[in-house]
Amino acid sequence: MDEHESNLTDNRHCPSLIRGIDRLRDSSLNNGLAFSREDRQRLGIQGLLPPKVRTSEDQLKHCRKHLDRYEKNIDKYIYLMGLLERHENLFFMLMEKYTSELLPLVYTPTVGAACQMFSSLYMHNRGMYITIFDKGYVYDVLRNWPENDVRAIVVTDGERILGIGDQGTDGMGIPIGKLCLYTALGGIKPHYCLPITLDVGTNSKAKLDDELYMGIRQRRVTGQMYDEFLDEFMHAVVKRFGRKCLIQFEDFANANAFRLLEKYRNTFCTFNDDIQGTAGVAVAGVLASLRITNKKLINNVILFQGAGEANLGIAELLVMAMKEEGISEAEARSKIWMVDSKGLIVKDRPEGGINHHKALYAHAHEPIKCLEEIVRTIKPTILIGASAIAGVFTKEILQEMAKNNDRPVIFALSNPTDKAECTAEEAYTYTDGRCIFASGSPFPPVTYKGKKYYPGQGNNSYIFPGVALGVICSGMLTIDNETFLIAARALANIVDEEDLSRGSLYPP
Ligand SMILES: O=C([O-])CC(=O)C(=O)O
Ligand SMILES: [Mg+2]
Repeated sequence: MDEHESNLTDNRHCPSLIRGIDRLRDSSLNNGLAFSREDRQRLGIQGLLPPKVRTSEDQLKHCRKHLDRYEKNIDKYIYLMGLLERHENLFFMLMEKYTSELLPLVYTPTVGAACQMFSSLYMHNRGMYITIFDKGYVYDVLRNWPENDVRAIVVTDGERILGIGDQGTDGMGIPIGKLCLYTALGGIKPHYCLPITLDVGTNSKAKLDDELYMGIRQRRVTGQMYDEFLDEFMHAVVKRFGRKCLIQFEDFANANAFRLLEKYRNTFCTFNDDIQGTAGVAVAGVLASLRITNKKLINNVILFQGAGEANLGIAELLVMAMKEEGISEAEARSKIWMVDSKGLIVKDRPEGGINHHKALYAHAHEPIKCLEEIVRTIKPTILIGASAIAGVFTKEILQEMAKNNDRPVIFALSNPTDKAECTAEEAYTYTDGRCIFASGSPFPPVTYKGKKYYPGQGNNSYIFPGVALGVICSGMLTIDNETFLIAARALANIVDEEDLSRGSLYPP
C-alpha cells in the first residue's frame, strides 16, 4: 500500500485491483498528484496526470491557495464539495488541518445558504434521494447503494432545515454536511456513512415555482401515507444494512420529529439530533457556566424562548441533570419556563395550543405575551432562545438580564447566523460585558471596552459525531436519553479554565 492510502479508504476493496483511469475517478482511491512515479507505473496511470509529484503537504498548500481565491463562502463551499467528490482523502486532510476555519463553510452557516440554492448548485450526486413514489420499493432503492457496510445514515425530509424552513429535496445539504463531520470530527470512515433525503414533496412556494428545482413538484404528503413511507424506510434500512445501522434524524418539522422519535427510539438504533444532540450541547454549556456563576444547576431559573424540538429537548435533559442533583422531577420542572408564539406557557392558557410536551412546563401563572415582560417577571438566570426569530432578545431584554444577574447566561441557538436571537456583540454590549454567551452559529470574537470575548458555539456538532462514533463502536441497538447527558458532562468536563476566562463555554 502506498503511503498516501490513509486508513479512511481501507477494508473496502483491494486497492491494487483498481487501476488506470478508474483509480483517479474513484474519489476514495484518488491521490491526485501525490501518486508516486512507481505508483503511476504500477497502477497504469502514467501519463494520466501532469508530471509533478506532490507531497501531501504540498497538496494541502495548493488547496489552501485555491480556497483563498474565492471571496464568497458559497463559492468556497462549492470548491470544497468538488474536492470531496474528486479526492476524499485530501478533503478530510484539509478539514483536519483547518477545522475551525472550514467548519463554517462545509457546515453551519454556509450549508444553510447552500440548501437554499442546492438545485441550482447541483453538479454531482452524493447520497440517496428516496421519494414517496418509491413507496413499496424502498428496499429495492436502497439496494442500489454500492456500499454494503453502511454503519450510519443521516436522514432528512427537508421540512425544517436549520431555521430557514422547508427546503424540500434541497435539504440534502444537511445530511451531507453532518456526515462530513462524522468523518472530520468523529474519524468515522466515509464509506460507512450514507446521507439520505426522503422527498415527500415541499410546501415551499419558492421551490415549487423554481424551474430548476430538482425535487418532486407537489405539496408534502402527510398523514397515513407519510407514516407508512417512514415506517417502510426504517425497516428497509435494517433489512439492507442491519439492525446496528445508526439512523440520525435531522431537520424534520417539529411534530414529526417528536412523533418519530417516540415511535422508533426503543426499537431502532436512532436518535434525533435536533432534540437530543442540541440538548447535549446546550446542557454542556449550562453545566460549564455553573463554574463561572458558582451556582448549582438547581439554583437556576431557566427561561426558554421557543418551545420546539431544541428547547423541549434541552429542558428534558436539564430535568434529568437536576434530578441527579437530588431534587424531584416536579421540582426540576418548576424551575423551567417556556415561551411559545402565544406567550408564556401557563396552565389553562386561554389561547390553548399546549401539546403534551409543553404541558410539562405549564405552571400556574398569569398569562403574559411580551417576552420583555416575561423576563422582568420570571427573572431567569439563564435565557435560551431556539425559535428562529432573529433579534427577539432585544436590548431591553438583555439589559434586564444584566440587571437581575451578576453573570447572566444567554444562549442564542437558532441557525444560521441571521436567525440568531441576538448577536454576540449585542449580548456583550447590553450586559456590559458580564453575560456568558453562546450561539448556535459561529460569531467572531467581540471587543468590548478593551476586552476581547470569544463566544462559544453551542452547536450539536460537539455532540453527534462523538455519539455516533460511540454508538457504532459499541454496537448499541437503541440509544437512550442518558447517552446525551453523559455526552454533555463529558463535553463540559473538557472545557478548561482558559476557555472560561475567554468567555467561551466550549473548547475550541
Ligand atoms: O445544523 C446545525 O447547525 C444545528 C442543527 O442541527 C440545526 O440548527 O438544525
Ligand atoms: Mg438540525
